[in-house]
Amino acid sequence: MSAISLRAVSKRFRDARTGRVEAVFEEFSLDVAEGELVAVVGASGTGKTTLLHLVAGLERADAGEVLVPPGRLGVVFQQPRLLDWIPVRRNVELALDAAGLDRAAAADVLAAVGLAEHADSYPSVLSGGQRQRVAVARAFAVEPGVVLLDEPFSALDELTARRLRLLLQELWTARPRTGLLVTHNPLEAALLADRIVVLGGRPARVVRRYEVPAARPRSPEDPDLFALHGEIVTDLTAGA
Ligand SMILES: Nc1ncnc2c1ncn2[C@@H]1O[C@H](COP(=O)(O)OP(=O)(O)OP(=O)(O)O)[C@@H](O)[C@H]1O
Repeated sequence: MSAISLRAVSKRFRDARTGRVEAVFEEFSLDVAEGELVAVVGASGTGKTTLLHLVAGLERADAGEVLVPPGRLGVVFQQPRLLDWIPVRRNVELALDAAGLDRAAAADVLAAVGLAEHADSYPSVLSGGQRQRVAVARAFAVEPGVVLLDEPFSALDELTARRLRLLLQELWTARPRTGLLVTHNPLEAALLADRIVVLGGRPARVVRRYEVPAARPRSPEDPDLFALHGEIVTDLTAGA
């Protein structure tokens, strides 16, 4: 059964420069099964973020249906989007408050992302990687049915991004979710996803689909993942 389903979705925007209306999606369909993490890869401007916004309810489709299971949504953006004037723990507690959950869960989830010692720090004293860990903790704290990740690690240096990808893999194993990951990074997609869809063209369509058969936990050094990465890069450079 699909947990997330886009059925014949169309989304059009008016180009501010030319004034023309352009369809980013036209009768576009995509399904994510319950408990599955699907990565969406594609060149800049293909519509990856728009797709995530449609699922998050931040954008409305002009036609078609976007079905998302009822329940809480956890979202991780490229930037951590923390409130700098309140401690880390409070940032997570605010999400718990909004979800009507016990604040006590903040300590557990901060420990799970390796930030137990920083719970009383203010976000501004943390490194970029630590700040993004808080963002991940906040998304998982509310026990979301669906997690949406929009380029979650692309603002970080490669070593930090790599650590956070492995952390996300651990979290996902301990707390499995249904998820959609938008990324420019084919290796990130191969490491984390069950399935990868490559978007291309305008209106965007799925130009390739991959299953990622590798067992978990996966390693970024796994040659099979590297080979998959190579195939996706070929799709992208072929003008996908
Ligand atoms: N609110 C908006 N108004 C007008 N055009 C928009 C709006 N949002 C997105 N677009 C257009 O839709 C297209 C897809 O944008 P989107 O941000 O979804 O692509 P993307 O694949 O996420 O790109 P990137 O990888 O660069 O973030 C772009 O041409 C963009 O200009």
